[in-house]
Amino acid sequence: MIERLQISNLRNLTQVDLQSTVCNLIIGANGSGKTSLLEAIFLLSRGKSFRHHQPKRYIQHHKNATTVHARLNDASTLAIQKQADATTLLRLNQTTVYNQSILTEQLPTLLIDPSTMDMLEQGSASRRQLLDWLVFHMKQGFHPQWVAYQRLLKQRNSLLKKTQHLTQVQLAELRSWDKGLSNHAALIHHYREQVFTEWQPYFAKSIVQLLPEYAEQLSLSYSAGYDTSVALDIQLNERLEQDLQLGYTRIGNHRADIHVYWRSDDDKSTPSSEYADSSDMIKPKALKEQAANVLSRGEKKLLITALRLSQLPLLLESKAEAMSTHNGLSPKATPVVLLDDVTAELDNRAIQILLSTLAQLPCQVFMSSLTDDIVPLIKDLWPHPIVFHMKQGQISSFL
Ligand SMILES: Nc1ncnc2c1ncn2[C@@H]1O[C@H](COP(=O)(O)OP(=O)(O)OP(=O)(O)O)[C@@H](O)[C@H]1O
Repeated sequence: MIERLQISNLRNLTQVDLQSTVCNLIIGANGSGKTSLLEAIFLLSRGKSFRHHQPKRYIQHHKNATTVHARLNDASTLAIQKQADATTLLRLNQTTVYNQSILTEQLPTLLIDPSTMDMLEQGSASRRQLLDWLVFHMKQGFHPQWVAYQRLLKQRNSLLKKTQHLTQVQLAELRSWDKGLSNHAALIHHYREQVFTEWQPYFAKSIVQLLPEYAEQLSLSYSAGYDTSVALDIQLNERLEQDLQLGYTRIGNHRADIHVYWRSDDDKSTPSSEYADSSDMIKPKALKEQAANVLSRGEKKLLITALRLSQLPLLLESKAEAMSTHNGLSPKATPVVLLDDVTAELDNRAIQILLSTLAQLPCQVFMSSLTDDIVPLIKDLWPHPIVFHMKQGQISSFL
């Protein structure tokens, strides 16, 4: 858990130094800097912003770098400095580290912000990231496989982009990359599928809490991005002509996805096994509708919140298990939930459900709000919350 947070030169936050607790509410007007504070925590954990890829967009105007520093409750310290040319400096306990994943493991952050509200309708990347966040934290072997897969995929795509007619040498090279891709793909899929299977009942439970009236209708499915019954390199070979025409690789783990399906009353008689095939790329027969096409915006926010929050108890249980078996996970790291504009799109009942669900989870929360309407509720749900007021990048706290 973050006990002290220091931020310098991130957007309008010139210097912020705050003591935080389990539940932290940041109240402020539009443009006061609330989201920037959440962005700083996310940057420290993930090495990137959730708003812009280019550091010069979030580094304060006329400054060369932004720095975020946190002290956790176990006295460990984490720091990141991003420079305008995208150079990144990372430190763990005052020692330079060269891999962002080291900080990510120490400080798992989970973001729920208005921009993620469209994740059900948009391309698959953000939904895949949602699953991969969990896989990363639960399966130690996943990240190296994913990095190696991405590297090979990049090489393959740049060759496909360069030419539509491969020489013998290029073809041989491509085949050896495909072999490598295939090996990594099998493991990545294996980890994802295992974690997905474990996640499903937690999601169902979360839906019962957050959208009880739809508990019967909503279900989650995972598609691997390719036909997992055949080795990926064989399929890549079969599709090589098409990939050469397109200039990129169309199938593989980078096309994996998760979907939330809506089952109408007519489909209720369908046994669950018919739609729970996690490796099937084809939309299950009984589940004709994407949930996003049916739900209102407020309901979608609750659904996305359910997707994210349902990951926390599973992660914490897997860490508790890791502690007993010492399999290398960071059992001390408390997940941090970042909730931007918490009340947006939600009525009072939904806010009550969301916050009471959150209060039951063993995580640290930073949430932002335009008004102080939710302060009484927050004080009811958490023992000692801190309410911060943000004004033009200056923060003050009220216990
Ligand atoms: N690179 C930058 N340097 C300095 N200020 C910036 C930079 N980028 C954005 N800003 C300003 O920082 C301020 C903080 O924005 P932020 O999005 O954090 O506000 P907010 O409190 O979350 O607002 P809202 O409630 O409208 O979402 C804005 O006024 C914005 O114009």
